[in-house]
Amino acid sequence: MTPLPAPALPVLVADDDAAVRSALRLFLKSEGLQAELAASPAEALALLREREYGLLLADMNYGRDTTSGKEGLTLIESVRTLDPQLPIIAMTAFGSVALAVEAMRGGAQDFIEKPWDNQRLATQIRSQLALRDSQRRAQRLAAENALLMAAGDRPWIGSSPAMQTLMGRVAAVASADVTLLITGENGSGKSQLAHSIHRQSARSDGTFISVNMGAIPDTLFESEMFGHERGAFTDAKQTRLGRFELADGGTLFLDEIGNLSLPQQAKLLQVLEGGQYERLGSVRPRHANVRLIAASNADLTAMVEQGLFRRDLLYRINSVQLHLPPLRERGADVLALAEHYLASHAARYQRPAKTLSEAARQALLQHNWPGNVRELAHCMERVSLLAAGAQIQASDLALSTPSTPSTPSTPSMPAAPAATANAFDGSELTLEEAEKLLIRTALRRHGGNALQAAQALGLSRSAFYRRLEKYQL
Ligand SMILES: Nc1ncnc2c1ncn2[C@@H]1O[C@H](COP(=O)(O)OP(=O)(O)OP(=O)(O)O)[C@@H](O)[C@H]1O
Repeated sequence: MTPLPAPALPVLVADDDAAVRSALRLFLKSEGLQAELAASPAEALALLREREYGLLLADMNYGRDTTSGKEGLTLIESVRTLDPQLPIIAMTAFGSVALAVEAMRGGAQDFIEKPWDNQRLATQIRSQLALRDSQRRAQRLAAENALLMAAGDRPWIGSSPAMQTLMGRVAAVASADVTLLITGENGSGKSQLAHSIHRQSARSDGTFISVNMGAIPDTLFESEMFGHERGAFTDAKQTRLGRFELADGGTLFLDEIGNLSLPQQAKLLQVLEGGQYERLGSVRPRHANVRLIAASNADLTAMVEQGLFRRDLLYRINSVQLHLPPLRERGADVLALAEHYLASHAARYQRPAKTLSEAARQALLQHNWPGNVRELAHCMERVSLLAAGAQIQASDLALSTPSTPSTPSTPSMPAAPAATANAFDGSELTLEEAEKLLIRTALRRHGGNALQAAQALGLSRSAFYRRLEKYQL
């Protein structure tokens, strides 16, 4: 027999006959199930309003002279409005098949005739409970998926003239299968733009695979990008799909492409030129069916002049270049973004949304945001959690640190570390909130460099990335 799904919710028994109720309670107990008893439809409905049940076992006739089953049918109808998915087993008098059919039409999942056969009833209850359990699991999954989709569908905020010009270009090229190079400072939204271009493209049903090119050591480059066959090298215990293969039919986003070493650049160029690649340990060529979007915060043309980036690779990847303006050039977008973050933090932490004082708005407009939208997001999260009043003052923002735009050669230290450190004093952060704050501060201090931030916190790279993922940073 299939075991009962655990933990099983109690079964509600509705019957006007006290002897039937206690017999069913005993029987259910012997089956490992808890029962609650109702002597009338009204009592049953009152109990159902109070808590969740696993199943309803409902008699069809209440009151001595009634055999029509009307009361039972009305009960089923009311239960269906109250809890559309609660399994119901109707109990009918022996031989009243027509009523059983009506009960099933009204929304009961099954029926049993009185006097019932224990074995048969046990089987019916088990299968209904198991079905309900799998439905609940499917619903939970669907809800989680919807959340994930929503997370992937982050709003894109920006109506300043600079952003409108960019979005005009994006609209023109998003659906063409052309290779794109997105340039812009750290945190200006390159990844998010790449993602939304993918969603607007003909490949939106395919996968969007993002690879940080600065994070792959030379020795693992080919295996990461092109995959390997089992046994291709000592540690290759399993066949592994590379990023090109994972992105097949979709978009491959190569973030921080300026961080590729020269040997890695040569290997990438070879694939882009030939349109095919091989898994390590295999001679079978595979067609690279991906749309490539690359991003860089470095001046690749200058890198070409310095001999750090291959000119032919640059030509390959920048068929169309999209430049994201730094946040300080986006005028009032800063305020729209700030308000968006205040509202979403308030919703996430179930606190009332804070507002910005006029002086705070001016401070936001005047700051030069070297860490761009990411810095603004962190700043808004910090003040949502820590600012004392319902209105955020300019001093709460702690934007006094002189700041310089972030470029690879001049890593930035945007936020005020002193203010962040003080923020712990007297504030009641949960462990998770404190951990997030530490990670964000470390990232900010190291100009968004994850490896340095991980080292500063004494975390291994993978432990650090796990936390970034957990907190969706
Ligand atoms: N226009 C925008 N509207 C809303 N949110 C944005 C916008 N631009 C960026 N963001 C948010 O700011 C954060 C940083 O953006 P993103 O990671 O895309 O920047 P990036 O330029 O790729 O950064 P890096 O150079 O460090 O890789 C993300 O949380 C992103 O959702």
